[in-house]
Amino acid sequence: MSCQSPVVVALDFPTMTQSIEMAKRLDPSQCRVKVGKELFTTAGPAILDELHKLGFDIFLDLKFHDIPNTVANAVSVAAKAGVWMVNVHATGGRRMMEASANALQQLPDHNTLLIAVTVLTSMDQSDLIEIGIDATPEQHVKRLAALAKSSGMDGVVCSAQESNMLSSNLGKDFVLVTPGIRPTGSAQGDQKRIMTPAEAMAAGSHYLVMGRPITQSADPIAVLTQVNSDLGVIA
Ligand SMILES: O=c1ccn([C@@H]2O[C@H](COP(=O)(O)O)[C@@H](O)[C@H]2O)c(=O)[nH]1
Repeated sequence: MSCQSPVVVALDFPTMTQSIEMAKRLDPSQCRVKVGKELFTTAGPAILDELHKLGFDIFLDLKFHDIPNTVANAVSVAAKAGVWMVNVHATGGRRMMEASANALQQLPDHNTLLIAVTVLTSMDQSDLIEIGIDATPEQHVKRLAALAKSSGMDGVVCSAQESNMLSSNLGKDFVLVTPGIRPTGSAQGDQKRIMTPAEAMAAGSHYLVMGRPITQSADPIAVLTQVNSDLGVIA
């Protein structure tokens, strides 16, 4: 089913049952879904089959970060499972990203997007300083995104605060996946580099990852419908 919306709903739940209950309330023409570490750890690959049966495009957000051979093989397994998007950490370096991109090229007819995480949206400058990075988040994202592009990635995970800069530097086709999306008035939680859905799209984001503002709301469908409506996505 083709999805017109840029919204990717993060199904961050502790059980398969809860995530499937939420997915059944969602419509695959109105959003994609993201399976992250919590859900995948509890449910395993079976969750991918269940969400595919419901018609969803799946972003498998496991942020692989290991030696090139290990990550390339994991990316290959994810693509064979039919996920729409999978990601690795850009800080794994060029050889790890190139090995992953090459592994996908070996697969006949694969169309999985391969994305690299730059700087987590939960981090700000003080967090970077503590891990020995003497750069602003924007400077570090810029460097990692350029490395990701030249290593064969289809795009990056970044904050929407960096989307405008990356779109100008790396081109509008380089896919920008942006978590840390907060509609006006919603709780920031542990996110540091945030933007509203409309601001993020105006800045050049391609996909907006939204978890708690939708899944922890009293009326998740109303929130998603409002975001899509504000973005001009026709139901
Ligand atoms: O830099 C990153 C990379 C991934 N995430 C993931 O996105 C969602 C965001 O959930 P919210 O509840 O909307 O904060 C979550 O699954 C993270 O693991 C991210 O936030 N930042």
